[in-house]
Amino acid sequence: MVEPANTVGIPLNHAALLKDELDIVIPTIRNLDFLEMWRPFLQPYHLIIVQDGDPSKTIAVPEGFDYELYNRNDINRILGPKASCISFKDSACRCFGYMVSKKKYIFTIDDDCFVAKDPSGKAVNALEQHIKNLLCPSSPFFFNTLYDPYREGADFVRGYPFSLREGVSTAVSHGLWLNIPDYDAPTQLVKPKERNTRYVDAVMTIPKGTLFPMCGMNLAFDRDLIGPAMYFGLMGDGQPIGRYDDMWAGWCVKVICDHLGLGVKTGLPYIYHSKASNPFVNLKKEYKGIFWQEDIIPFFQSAKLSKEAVTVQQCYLELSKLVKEKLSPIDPYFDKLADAMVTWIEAWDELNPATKA
Ligand SMILES: O=c1ccn([C@@H]2O[C@H](COP(=O)(O)OP(=O)(O)O[C@H]3O[C@@H](CO)[C@H](O)[C@H]3O)[C@@H](O)[C@H]2O)c(=O)[nH]1
Ligand SMILES: [Mn+2]
Repeated sequence: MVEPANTVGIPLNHAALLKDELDIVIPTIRNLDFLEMWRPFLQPYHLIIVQDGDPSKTIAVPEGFDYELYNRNDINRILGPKASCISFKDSACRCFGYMVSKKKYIFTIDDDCFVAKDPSGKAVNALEQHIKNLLCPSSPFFFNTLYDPYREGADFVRGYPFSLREGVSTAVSHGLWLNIPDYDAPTQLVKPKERNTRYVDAVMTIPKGTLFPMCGMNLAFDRDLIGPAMYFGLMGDGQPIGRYDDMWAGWCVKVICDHLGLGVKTGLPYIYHSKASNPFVNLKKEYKGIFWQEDIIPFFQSAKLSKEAVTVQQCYLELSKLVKEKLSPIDPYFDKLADAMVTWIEAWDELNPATKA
């Protein structure tokens, strides 16, 4: 049986790493009591809360946290017609927080994710581990069998080319989950009682040319390196699909990271995921995605970006053209999604002029 950590009595982390260079983005339709458990690790940081659903509902934020909160009215006011690219009634709305942030790093976490315990029983400061992952190089061009070579007590193994040991900048740190794993609805239905109790003490770079299913529950990234590609695709209200927002972003991000020579890591840190969302509701949301992805994955595996695409925005706009050309025949949704990808970049550049290509 795996349990969340007890963080009562852990002193506030006054020496919080990257305190003024990192925002924490939380999508929510609930209250934010979960922050009480994270207080020692997260209170020093600025929060960007993206309130989904009914904007007239008041979201209570625990005392002592420094935050900005955006509801749907705010999103519409700030983006005007471009707000159409931000999902409504889906956790995908969180990407609005990435866009309005002015910081170099983002950590995004769901409001049903708590502090996990490592095998020694120690509370896991997930944000600290994400920061370590992001500040350390990645090794996407050759797999190190002893996992993260830059970690204390590890290194590159024999046969690892010295020419590749400098590594590349890390754009994404993808954390994992104890207790409720991020399973799709069919798996949830078949294994309703399965809990993840396995704490694997490893961080790995996902090799170049390999895609992965990115989960938005416990995720951090370098906004300067890859922010414009972190569009959590059109989901939720009015859309034929849900729960593929983070997946879509992950596939776009990985293709662009591979093209630009950036690294994506997965593994530590773990969080404790407490709530299983309803598998029947999830099945309805995921249904089309489950068979569309059999075409979507080969599309991303074969997607080629031009050598003229040297910024994330340029890569992303090339990808949106490919989506329109190659995926729209599957369903008109992809035509709409390709357009939304362009709107996202326009909105991003409007709010972040300095990063314009
Ligand atoms: O309409 C909504 C529903 C939820 N939220 C907020 O989003 C996160 C996740 O919600 P929840 O924990 O209920 O759902 P999960 O199935 O566990 O979410 C994970 O699965 C994927 C869904 O796409 C994704 O990787 C994870 O988010 C919570 O903070 C809710 O408050 C919302 O904003 N709008
Ligand atoms: Mn959840």
